[in-house]
Amino acid sequence: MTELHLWLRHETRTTERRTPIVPSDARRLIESGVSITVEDSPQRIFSLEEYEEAGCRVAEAGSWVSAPQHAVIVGLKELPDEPAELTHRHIFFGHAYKGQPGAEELLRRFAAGGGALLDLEYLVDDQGRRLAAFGFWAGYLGAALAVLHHRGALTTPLVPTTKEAMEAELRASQGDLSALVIGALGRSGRGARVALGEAGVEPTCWDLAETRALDRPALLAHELMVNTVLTTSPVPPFLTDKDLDEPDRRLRTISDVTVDVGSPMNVLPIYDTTTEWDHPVRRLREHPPLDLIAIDNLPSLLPREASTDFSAALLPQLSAFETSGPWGRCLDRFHQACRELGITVRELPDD
Ligand SMILES: NC(=O)c1ccc[n+]([C@@H]2O[C@H](COP(=O)([O-])OP(=O)(O)OC[C@H]3O[C@@H](n4cnc5c(N)ncnc54)[C@H](O)[C@@H]3O)[C@@H](O)[C@H]2O)c1
Repeated sequence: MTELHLWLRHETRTTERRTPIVPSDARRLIESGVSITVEDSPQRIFSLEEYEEAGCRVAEAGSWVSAPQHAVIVGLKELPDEPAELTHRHIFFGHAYKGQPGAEELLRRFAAGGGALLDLEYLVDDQGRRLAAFGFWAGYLGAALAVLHHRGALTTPLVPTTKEAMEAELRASQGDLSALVIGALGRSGRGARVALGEAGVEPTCWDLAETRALDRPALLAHELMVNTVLTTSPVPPFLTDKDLDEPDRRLRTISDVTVDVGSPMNVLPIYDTTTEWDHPVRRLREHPPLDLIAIDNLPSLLPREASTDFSAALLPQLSAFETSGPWGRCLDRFHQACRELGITVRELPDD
């Protein structure tokens, strides 16, 4: 078995400042015998020098394409369009198993090169629970932006910030507010409750039990709603266009952290495009007003905190990188997705 060589790549998405491995965890991995190469990346929230000091080798941005064959390439978001053939094992969020745009092309690139996708979304324990996720910070930010907007205190365009700065803004914002978090028992739901707490708001919390027989008038009686549910099978929508036209509606601000736009699982089919950092809020109704926040890369707004927590969760998995257990399940999921599309994959040679 060859020594594990992780290759932390530069992210091509310019707003992506997060990293799945922070320098202090890189040091721990190196101390346990893993070798790590880190690509230079101007926007990454941690400097290249911090990785060098931790004992990492450094390389140019994008040089993973010629990394040694056994290196495992680690990133978060999409790969660049080239090369056409992917020859390595890649750990990142591929978004390629639910028929997303570009999914089949990506899987075909892996099949053509003999590489494999080890998708972080499918890195789960034997109960199927995600082992590393950004949910907490997504919920925190989704609720924070909503409460700031609702109180007229949101500064746009949004830019990456720190927890301390966000906390100070939340504490300084004023105004009574009735808020509802749906999916409150999950990771994002917990983050949303923490942010609302910092803003002095005690929300109503709903999860599966409370939505089974949905009390829509009660939902519409809250001024602010944060949706953080994760559904794996379709459920009746929490709101439809008709509900938004309800004249007695008190609801004024919705933050949809789940952002399942276009999916059959969407519990908020009341809009069809996400909102962005430049224009985070979209008005859905004028009388009475109703505003929507639906940003799909919320944790990137707190890149240091989000990276640090994610990396801490990923570290034990990387220390135990192997072809069984969670990584074996990731590989099986990749093979299954390829099979479903009729794509033939070559098995990787054993180390
Ligand atoms: N917008 C972003 O930037 C961003 C970032 C990360 C995650 N997310 C998304 O946030 C969502 C939540 O992620 P998570 O990590 O918190 O998931 P999670 O599994 O930890 O929590 C989801 C919660 O939703 C609850 N739930 C499921 N169906 C429900 C229903 N019908 N009614 C009420 N509650 C229900 C579950 O019981 C659970 O408590 C996911 O869809 C995820 O993709 C968004």
